[in-house]
Order: sequence, then C-alpha cells, then structure tokens
Amino acid sequence: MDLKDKKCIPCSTYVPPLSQEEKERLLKSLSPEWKLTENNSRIRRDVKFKNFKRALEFTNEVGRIAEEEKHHPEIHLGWGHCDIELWTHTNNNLVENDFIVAAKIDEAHARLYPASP
Ligand SMILES: C[C@H](O)[C@H](O)[C@H]1CNC2=NC(N)=NC(=O)C2=N1
Repeated sequence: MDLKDKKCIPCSTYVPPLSQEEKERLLKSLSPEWKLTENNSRIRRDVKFKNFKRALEFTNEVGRIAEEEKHHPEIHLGWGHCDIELWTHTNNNLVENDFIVAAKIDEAHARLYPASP
C-alpha cells in the first residue's frame, strides 16, 4: 500500500525507532526534498513559495493533515517558506507515522501547487 494511503497508529503506545535501512527505504518513496536530519532522527522538507499567503495556506493544509492523523510536525513559517520537520516525540526518533504524514504532505503540495518545482 502507498504510504499516503496509510493511517498513523496512535503514538500513545511505544513503537521502537525504525532501523537505518528502513528509514532510507521509506525516504525513497517521498519527494527528494525530504532529508534525514539530527543524526537520522528527523526528516525535514523546506518548501518555498512565491509569497507569505501561499506559505500560510500550505501551513494550514499541513495542520489539517496533522490533526487528521494526530501526528504533528514542527513548522517554521515565514515569507515565502514553510519548513517542516517530523519525528515521533515518544521515542525522539522516526517511525512509519512520520513517513505517512510526509507522504500526505507531498500529495497535498503536488495537488495545490502542481507547477512548483
Ligand atoms: C495523544 C496524541 O495522539 C499524542 O500525544 C501524539 C500527538 N502528536 C504527535 N506528534 C508527533 N510528531 N509525535 C508524537 O509522539 C505525537 N503524539
């Protein structure tokens, strides 16, 4: 099943971090904009926009996805950019949930801004 069609599992139960191999495998199914950061414990995508309004609009869409999945990124919003960082707070590392939310964010970006690089 495509990552974007999966649902997050509740973080209230402890899930062990993914192995490095799993992280790299799942990363390949996301937009190449996503990078592993913080010693491979987070994923990050910095998205550029032509103005603040677009970046805010996208931030709201990311917020909607996060609430639906009950899995929330850190977002750095500013003029022309929305920088998204995902990890799982309960183990301070990455689990499949992070990649599911990232895939849904990619899908929303491609749908809302099909002409963007
Ligand atoms: C009860 C609720 O689902 C949890 O507190 C969720 C909320 N959103 C979350 N988001 C992220 N990124 N990590 C978590 O561990 C997490 N926990």
